[in-house]
Amino acid sequence: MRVKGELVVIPNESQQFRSILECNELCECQISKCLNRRVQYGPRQKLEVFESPLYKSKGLRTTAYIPSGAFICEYAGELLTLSEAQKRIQIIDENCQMNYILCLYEHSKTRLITIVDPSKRGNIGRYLNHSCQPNCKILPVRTNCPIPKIGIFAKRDILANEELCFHYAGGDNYNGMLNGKPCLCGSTHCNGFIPNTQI
Ligand SMILES: C[S@@+](CC[C@H](N)C(=O)[O-])C[C@H]1O[C@@H](n2cnc3c(N)ncnc32)[C@H](O)[C@@H]1O
Repeated sequence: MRVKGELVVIPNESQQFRSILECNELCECQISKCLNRRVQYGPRQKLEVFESPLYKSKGLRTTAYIPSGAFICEYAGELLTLSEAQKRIQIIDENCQMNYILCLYEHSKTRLITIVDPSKRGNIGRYLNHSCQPNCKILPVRTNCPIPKIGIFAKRDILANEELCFHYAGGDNYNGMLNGKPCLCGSTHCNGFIPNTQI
């Protein structure tokens, strides 16, 4: 669906998308007319890393309106094995560092896990802070590969200059727990602590 010329991936919050499979080089669709390719073309424009007064650290904001359902950017980084992620999380905890490691869970029974760490190599997705009442959500997106990309999408219409944030344990795909670090999101639904992904 297009909203003001923009391809909107998740048209309606009531539709609970669990993952997205985009058209790719194996499809016979006409690329110029295909409405099922967005994440593969990269992040949207007019995103800005800034010093967030709310979170007292860096954050990501938009300098232009974003319609609900639109793709924002990927949460891109190094792909980790479970044991490497556990090692890195231990070091992060011991040194009280910021934690950029995101674990994406799919299929709760088989527990397909994708673990991404953008702390050394990554993109602007790493600057999204956690909110207990976020304006973005994350979804697994497959383009040309069975390993999903972690796509960040607008959960509602977002106005220019709003900070972008998602729930670190958000949605059905994540198995979150509170990690004891106080949450600064300031929302009326704040749980008091940042959720962390259990691995
Ligand atoms: C993925 S990074 C987000 C970007 C980070 N603010 C920076 O300056 O690079 C995650 C880290 O940001 C901080 N953070 C994110 N959300 C937060 C929140 N709701 N409350 C307090 N700190 C938060 C925590 O230190 C967390 O480990």
